Amino acid sequence: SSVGDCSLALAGLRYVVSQADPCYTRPFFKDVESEARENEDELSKADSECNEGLIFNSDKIQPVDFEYKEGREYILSHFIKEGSYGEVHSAQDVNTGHRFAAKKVNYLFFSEEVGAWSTLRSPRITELFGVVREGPNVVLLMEEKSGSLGQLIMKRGRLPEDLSLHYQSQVLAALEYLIKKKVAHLDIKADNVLLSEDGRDTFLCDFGHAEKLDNQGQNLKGTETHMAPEIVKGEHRGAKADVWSSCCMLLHMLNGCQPWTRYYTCRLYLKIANEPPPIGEIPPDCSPLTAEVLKAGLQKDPVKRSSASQLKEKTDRALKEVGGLTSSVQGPYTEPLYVP
Ligand SMILES: Oc1ccc(F)cc1Nc1nc(-c2ccncc2)cs1
Repeated sequence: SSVGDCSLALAGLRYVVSQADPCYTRPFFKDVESEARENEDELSKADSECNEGLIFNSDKIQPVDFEYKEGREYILSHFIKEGSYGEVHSAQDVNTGHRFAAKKVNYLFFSEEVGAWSTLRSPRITELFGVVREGPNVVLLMEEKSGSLGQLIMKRGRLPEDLSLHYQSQVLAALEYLIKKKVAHLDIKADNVLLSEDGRDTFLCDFGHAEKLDNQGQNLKGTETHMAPEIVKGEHRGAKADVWSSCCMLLHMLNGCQPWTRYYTCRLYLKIANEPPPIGEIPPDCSPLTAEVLKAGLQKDPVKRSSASQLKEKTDRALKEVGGLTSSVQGPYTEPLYVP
């Protein structure tokens, strides 16, 4: 179908594009993208009434007369944060009243995120409600959560060891699931781990840097301080990179600051590639098994590095050794070991 005359009947998962067979998810989006690349001008005058999209969870997000537009079927409210490739706002569906988070990205940057995320169903991963095109942009709609682990660390400085291990274990459970689904997240960090109201459950979000593991992308993605050596060296990327990043996140929780930042202000790629792993940043007051978790997850050679499952077992043992989760989520501010 040509970009110009796309008219989509949004009915749950199915929609029909003019001149095309009842369509599928990815190839259709691919067509739009590749066609857009060919005739940029066609897209640049992107007819604003073009509002095709895909709704995965229609009891929360309800198109009206096959359309779902900002300011009509849903209202944007406050800005939440800068997500990958776009701003995240809180939003509300006018008909259902359901609140959700909405990230507006340029159409060139959405298909990997939707492709990787839309196949995922896990209690440890935020649900993607749908994706809707609005002119030259695409809006990703996700269930909203009360806040992120990044915000909790900002508020509390260092987190208690038991709470840090509890969160680490849940993120590793998410990684175990991602490996089964052959998806690498590639931007594991506290800002992309959302918390339940009571702060006891975590939900991984933002698959803007995610990749299907069968095609090994080479371009560098993710947040520098959490990048695994093989990623900065552009080597074969895979699930083990997420394990490394989860241990950088564990250091962030335990120390109240991200690894490497206390020693380096320059671009970290070379440091991460050439320096030993940041096991010198393991806090002296943590239990031996917690140190074990970090040493096993911060092996520079991905082959030697623990898998998510192996590291989850070690994390659960460390949590047991410190007496299980007894700390409350909200608590006193503890000065970070190093204030960047
Ligand atoms: O990749 C996305 C696709 C759709 C979205 F709506 C959001 C994101 N990305 C992020 N959302 C958040 C966040 C959301 C809600 N509350 C606190 C933080 C942090 S990163």
